[in-house]
Amino acid sequence: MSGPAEDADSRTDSANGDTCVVYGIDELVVGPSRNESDDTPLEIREDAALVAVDGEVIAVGSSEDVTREYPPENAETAIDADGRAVVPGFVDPHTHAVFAGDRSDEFEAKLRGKEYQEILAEGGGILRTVRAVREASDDQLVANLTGHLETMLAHGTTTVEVKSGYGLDTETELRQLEAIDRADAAQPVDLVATFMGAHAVPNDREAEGYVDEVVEEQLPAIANQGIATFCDVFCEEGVFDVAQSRRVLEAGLEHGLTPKVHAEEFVRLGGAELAAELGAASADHLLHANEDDVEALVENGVVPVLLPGTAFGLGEAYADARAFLEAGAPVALATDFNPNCHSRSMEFTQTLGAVEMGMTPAEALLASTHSAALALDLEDGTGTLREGAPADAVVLEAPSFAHLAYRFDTTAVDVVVKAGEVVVE
Ligand SMILES: N=CN[C@@H](CCC(=O)O)C(=O)O
Ligand SMILES: [Zn+2]
Repeated sequence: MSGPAEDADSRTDSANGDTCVVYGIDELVVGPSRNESDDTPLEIREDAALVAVDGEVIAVGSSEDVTREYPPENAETAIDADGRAVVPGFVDPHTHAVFAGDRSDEFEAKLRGKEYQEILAEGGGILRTVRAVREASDDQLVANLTGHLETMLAHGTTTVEVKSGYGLDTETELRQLEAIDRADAAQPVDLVATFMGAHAVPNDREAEGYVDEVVEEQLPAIANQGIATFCDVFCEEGVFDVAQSRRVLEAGLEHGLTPKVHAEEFVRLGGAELAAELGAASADHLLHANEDDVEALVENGVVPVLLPGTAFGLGEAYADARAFLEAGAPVALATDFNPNCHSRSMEFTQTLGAVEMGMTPAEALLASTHSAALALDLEDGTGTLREGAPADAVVLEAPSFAHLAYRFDTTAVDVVVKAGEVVVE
């Protein structure tokens, strides 16, 4: 058993703060494998238990040792996993979850053959959601986001990145970020905010002039507000070219915002190379990335965030996850939840990663936990269940993590623990 366990006496009583003990775990996924020679990317303990105090994992070990030292009956929270698997809470590192309105009719148009970019060029798509968000009240935005987070949590997601980008003016971008901040405080899922004023060019504007506004007006206001951690841009043909994307991201850096890039989604334009050049936290989508992009991202430590739900919903070819994995990249998966990709489930995302992108269930789980945390620069152990990590855990209603990718009906999640407290059961 590892952790601060020097004597054989029961420690639960003497521990400071609330104690949570999860025991009787047949298969505990602790985090990424620490041995390169392992034939699995995950470190797994069998017949295990874990203890958290004040929301932080303090011990992981055999169920017998842990329960002797930390008797479940003395703990504020005790969960008998009863032979089931326990995995780290999922991290969803790419969503556009704060929005209003309904675009289900666009889904039908796309099924009839209409292109995503055609809809955007006609003032629909992102621009339609922008109109709905500008009209929505602050409370409505918070309520919509909070509702989506409840669904995500029920599917095991305990940390979520949320982008602005449906405001496209200073006031509404600030309002979206404020809604993210309020929703963060109102419910258990931890949120990471990204400013994405460069998500689309507003109807009545030219890209160049709009980039001036993002750089000169929006970014200073967003930095002053202090909610966003990252600055993202849609680097895409017909949206923002590489030079415009560079201007936005460099200005973001000057304001202390770390870059992220929507790169190579519909065409290969150079967003991945830009992400590599600027040392972005992640480059996302990457459906059209080539070998040079893979190499550039790996060499510069940029996390590739792959979004199979988007390819699934649009009927597009998937990103080449295997090329990234074979190059040694810490591939992350995300839902990309937005009105064009209505999935809030990191479980279904793992299924798509396995079935459509050739990832093993273990690779898909790592991509949904520790690697996803890397895409958000979270270095406090988020996405693992090692000592010192946040005690964010999911008890499955199955004996193995393999059921996450394997099942695609409802959910394999039984109990969700966030910061050492049961939040879904
Ligand atoms: N591709 C750009 N942005 C989003 C879609 C947003 C929308 O269509 O509302 C994405 O990442 O998939
Ligand atoms: Zn996106």
